[in-house]
Amino acid sequence: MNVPPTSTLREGLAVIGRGIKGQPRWFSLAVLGSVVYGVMTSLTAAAIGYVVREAVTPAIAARHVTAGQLWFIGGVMAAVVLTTIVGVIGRRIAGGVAMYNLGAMYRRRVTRQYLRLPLRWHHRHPSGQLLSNANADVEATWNIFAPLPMALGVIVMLVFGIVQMVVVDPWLAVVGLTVFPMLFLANVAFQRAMSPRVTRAQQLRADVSEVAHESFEAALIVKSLGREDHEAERFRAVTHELRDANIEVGRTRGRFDPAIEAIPTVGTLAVLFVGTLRVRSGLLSAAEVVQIAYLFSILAFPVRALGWVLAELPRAVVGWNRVSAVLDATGSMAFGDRSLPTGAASHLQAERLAYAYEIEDEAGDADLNPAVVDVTLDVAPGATVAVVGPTGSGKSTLTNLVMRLVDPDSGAVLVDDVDLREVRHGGVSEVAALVAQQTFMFDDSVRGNITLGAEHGDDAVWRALDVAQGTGFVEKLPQGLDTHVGERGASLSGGQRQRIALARAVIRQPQLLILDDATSAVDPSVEQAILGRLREASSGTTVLVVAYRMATILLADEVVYLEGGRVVDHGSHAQLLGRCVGYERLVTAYAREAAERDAIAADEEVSR
Ligand SMILES: Nc1ncnc2c1ncn2[C@@H]1O[C@H](COP(=O)(O)OP(=O)(O)OP(=O)(O)O)[C@@H](O)[C@H]1O
Repeated sequence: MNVPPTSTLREGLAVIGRGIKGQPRWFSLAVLGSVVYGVMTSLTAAAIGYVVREAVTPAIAARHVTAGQLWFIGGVMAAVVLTTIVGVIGRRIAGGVAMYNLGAMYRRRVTRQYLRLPLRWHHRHPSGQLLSNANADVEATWNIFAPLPMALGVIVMLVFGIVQMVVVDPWLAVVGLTVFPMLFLANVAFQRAMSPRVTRAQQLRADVSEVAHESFEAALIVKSLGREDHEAERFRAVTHELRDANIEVGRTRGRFDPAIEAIPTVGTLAVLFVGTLRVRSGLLSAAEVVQIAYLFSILAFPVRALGWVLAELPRAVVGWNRVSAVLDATGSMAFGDRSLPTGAASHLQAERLAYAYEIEDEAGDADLNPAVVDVTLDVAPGATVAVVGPTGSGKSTLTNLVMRLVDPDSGAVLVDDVDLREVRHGGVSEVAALVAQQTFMFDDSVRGNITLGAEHGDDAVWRALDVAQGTGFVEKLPQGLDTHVGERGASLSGGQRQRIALARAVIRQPQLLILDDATSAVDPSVEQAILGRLREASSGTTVLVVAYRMATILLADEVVYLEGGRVVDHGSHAQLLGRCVGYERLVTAYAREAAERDAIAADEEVSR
């Protein structure tokens, strides 16, 4: 029964096969329940025929019902109905467990894969799309397991039904053999009509999720720039498209449903017509006709399950293709088995590092954007080196390379003479910590955000906060360390979030600390205090700091000046000032900005 295009059917069956392999026990139990249901439903017709023959017809003939006859009718029917109920419950529970287990299993796999895939892959995949992969697409893939056990049970019912008809009367069997293929053909037409519509609705569901995620993420920009109407319109357009697609799916279903459900009813009429003629000729009993007519009427509903499975196939295939694109994504990082030395500040070296981002050019073709070009660095153990450069000069990319969040296209990063690519999984973060430009807070307590689930006593947390100049504000929070910071730290200021992020790194006592503009939201005097404390507390720490302020730069032992991804010069601040024009211009601008800020602050102080 090739309903959707052959490839969809083949791919759909492969998805089903994968699901069965994932949940063999629960699925078998669901099918068993369904077979019990199928057999018992077909036997209901036989049972009705039996009680009509054995009890109802004699009672009508005698114009009297005995208690024994009533018990007999009730007993036979109760036994059949109870076994059918057990089958239905078994099918529903086991089928549901199989379906939800598959959903949970693949959600976990997708999320684990997200965490495993390198930053390079994430750069190319928007988070709205990832959300819909882990949610709507996984659901779409495994929803087919809801009607599947029932559909398999229906096949058993149909075979049983036809056997019963053949046994009872060949002419009634002819009616059955005409009506059942008609049912299949009607389902074929139904699926043909449904396939493209369901596929489109599924794709639109993912689109809605992507647009919604983007809108929510950009809430601040949208509000502050007064773009609410534009954003609402963008969302309206895509949700209306989804609505129309779903209505179209419903309309198609609505057109076919009455026709498909009418076929068994027409079959019942045909059975009654043929059956009456046969009874009149004395070739058939009334009980046999009732039995077959009833068989038709009870088949009407379950036969639809076959249609539902076929209707779900295209959606399952679309969902699976999107999920497997994530699961099969390559490019994961290879790890070695070496550990980095511990116990002393790290020696950081970068040798001729190069890294380019993959981007799409205007024509949509793949292109490369070189962000770091031929960068060589040598940071002595315990030293503080400031990386300075204009915007887009590759500073953040360099920090990502040094943390091994991405691997260089060429060159190497060495920590204590060990190439980071040879370090075992998780080995780099045991020694090094990065505080990134954008701080992320979990919806957890202050303590949870600092320890991130690792075992640290409160003393250690307070010490880390002390270095990060965060003790004062945390003490004033209503529940101190236990205060919940809200989603993304919404209840904290930018500077407070940065201090918690710093404490999160400091508590790990890193031997290599990388700060990427990690103090931009705290005022300069606090920043200076933080860096001073880091220096004091960090004789055992090598610090690489992306610096945007004079105060930060002045605290460094050495400055590396980047432009266009290349190291233009390096040396002390004083040396660079004298010989590097780009550097001089940049730090002069920083100094001017700082002076203006100070003047404004002084003005405000006077006017208060
Ligand atoms: N995910 C990305 N995909 C493509 N190009 C990127 C990506 N991230 C950064 N780039 C590009 O790489 C170059 C270096 O970016 P990077 O963020 O490292 O600079 P930066 O010096 O840290 O800048 P800033 O001071 O503004 O933070 C820039 O040209 C930038 O456009």
